[in-house]
Amino acid sequence: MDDLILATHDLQEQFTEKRVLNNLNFALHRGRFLSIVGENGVGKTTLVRIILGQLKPTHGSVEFFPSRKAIRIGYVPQFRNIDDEYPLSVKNFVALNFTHSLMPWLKPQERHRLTEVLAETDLTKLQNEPLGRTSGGEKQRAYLAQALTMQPDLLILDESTASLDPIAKEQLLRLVRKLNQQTGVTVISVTHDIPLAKQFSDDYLLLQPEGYQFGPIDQLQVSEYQGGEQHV
Ligand SMILES: Nc1ncnc2c1ncn2[C@@H]1O[C@H](COP(=O)(O)OP(=O)(O)OP(=O)(O)O)[C@@H](O)[C@H]1O
Repeated sequence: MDDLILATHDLQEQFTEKRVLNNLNFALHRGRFLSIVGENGVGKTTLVRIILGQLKPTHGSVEFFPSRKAIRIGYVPQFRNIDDEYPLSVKNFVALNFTHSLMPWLKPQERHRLTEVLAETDLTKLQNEPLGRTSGGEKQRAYLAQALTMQPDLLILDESTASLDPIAKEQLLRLVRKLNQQTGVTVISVTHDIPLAKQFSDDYLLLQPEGYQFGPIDQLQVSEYQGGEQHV
């Protein structure tokens, strides 16, 4: 299909003690918002690492369209607590993703992009605040802004809302959904939060110990989800 961004072919990962992703086959269309769900240890982060090219599958492959080289991937990690005394301002932290990462040396187009992403992530007013003094939700928006600097075609969030309070969780996903709809960036979000996944995604991939389900999000039955640790 013309508008696919990636497809997996019989993907499998064999660790010493465990095999995950039993012959996983799914295809993701450009512009879609996919939530990957499933209980702890079922292989969600493993799949993300394979897509990012950090881990080689023991069997099968991931195909990118038109090619891996042509696709920019932005990655938003799981919430990490940043020390209160972390010295960089929000703006300087976001700018770390540019080649010339320190403010005085940013190229004009990088400065322009920085202003744009700060606005897109609602951080304009906070840009000169020390990142260490901002709230959890604001820090996570700064990670999102960093991932957006190079205008990714694919944005991957790996439990990016874990450890945020319910309001900040919803704000972050609402923002990502808005960017997804406005810019057409394809989104893969790993989450344990089924209600939020249902609220904001188009598709789901439910990984299970013995298999998987893939389809439109309205077909995800909450009863089929075997729990998984609920992060608050
Ligand atoms: N490098 C590795 N070597 C050996 N085992 C690994 C390695 N990476 C992951 N595993 C194991 O593979 C399984 C899947 O791990 P993964 O992190 O992908 O799960 P997950 O679905 O993301 O879990 P969670 O929801 O807890 O984050 C786990 O049992 C994990 O311990």
